[in-house]
Amino acid sequence: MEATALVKVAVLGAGSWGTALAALIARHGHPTVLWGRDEKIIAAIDQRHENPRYLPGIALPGSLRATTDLADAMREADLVLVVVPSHAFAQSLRTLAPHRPPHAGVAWATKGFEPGSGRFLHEVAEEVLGECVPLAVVTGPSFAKEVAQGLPTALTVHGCNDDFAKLVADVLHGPAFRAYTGNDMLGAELGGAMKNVLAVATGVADGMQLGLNARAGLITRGLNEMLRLNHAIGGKAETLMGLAGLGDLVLTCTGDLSRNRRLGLALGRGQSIEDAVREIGQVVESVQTADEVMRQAQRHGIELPISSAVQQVLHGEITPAEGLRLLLAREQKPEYPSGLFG
Ligand SMILES: NC(=O)C1=CN([C@@H]2O[C@H](COP(=O)(O)OP(=O)(O)OC[C@H]3O[C@@H](n4cnc5c(N)ncnc54)[C@H](OP(=O)(O)O)[C@@H]3O)[C@@H](O)[C@H]2O)C=CC1
Ligand SMILES: O=C(CO)COP(=O)(O)O
Repeated sequence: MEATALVKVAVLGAGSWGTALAALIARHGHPTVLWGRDEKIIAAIDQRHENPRYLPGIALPGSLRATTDLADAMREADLVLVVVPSHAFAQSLRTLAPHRPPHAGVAWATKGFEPGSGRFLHEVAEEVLGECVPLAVVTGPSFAKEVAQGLPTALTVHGCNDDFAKLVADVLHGPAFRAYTGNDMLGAELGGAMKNVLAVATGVADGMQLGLNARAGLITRGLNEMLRLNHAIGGKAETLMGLAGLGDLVLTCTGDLSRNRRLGLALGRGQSIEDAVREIGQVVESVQTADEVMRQAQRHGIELPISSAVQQVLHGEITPAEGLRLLLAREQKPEYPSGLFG
């Protein structure tokens, strides 16, 4: 087997996912520095090898360095991996840009769109960093806690530059971690964003105790919504049938580690969105992503009934029970009126 050369990696964002990915890469022997803005958390990672806020009780590798100094984290980096929430993505890129070594490509594991504009994150990255910087998105079914615990995981890296996507996949790939590659950033980003909205829908249904049939129906019709919007924006269908789409949809719609599913569960049980988000205490991307998915759908003239119901429930415009009634009252029709994307 060909050995991967050592790659110096700067991971930006010390939440659960940034910490888990930094730990994975450091365990693979690559010199890895994790940047975060919270001095206490960063000191604990650097000195005690634990992230007490986001991954309590999980031992991080001693070789993983952590710092609050962005210039220090990025010095001589070959690869920059951005793992901040989508609302902080554009600003984080602007802040990192002056520190990026000229040869270093930029990848991200953020899921969502730019809030307000609905732009895809690779569009934001191209605008902020310029078109010559190699870019890639890391996505797929991957709960941070399980990755940090070393449990087997598969995900995918999509980039417009094959060599860079392969480099990112190589540092992630290891004995318990399979990293695939692809070149469809549109489809990969759409899948990672939309599954969060659909996870709220299945969470709501489970919170209302609507049963396993309802959950399977929502997942399948949710996949259909993903495929139709993906087709309209020019993504590849196979991306959505793989890890970036179906894989992550199934994980997030069924796994209670999902914050988006847990938000749905709470709403379905009658809790308010404010209380639910506060209790979860971590990033819940669907809250903003639902608006941006519907913005994309309107732009392309596509109807997405489940995503639309989630958006309305999240805004308090309808109750979960009203959302259910709306979906069940829809006109009967063929499952595929005009092919897989119709
Ligand atoms: N957790 C998971 O299993 C997975 C998450 N993702 C995606 O990764 C992204 C990050 O999520 P995740 O790590 O889980 O979130 P967490 O809630 O675990 O952590 C959020 C992190 O982002 C930091 N942060 C928040 N706002 C800013 C800002 N304005 N500038 C810089 N840093 C900021 C927080 O810092 P502070 O503590 O100082 O507030 C914290 O370190 C999301 O897009 C998520 O969808 C993707 C796959 C798996
Ligand atoms: O993206 C994830 C798993 O792939 C994490 O999902 P949540 O953000 O819903 O926890």
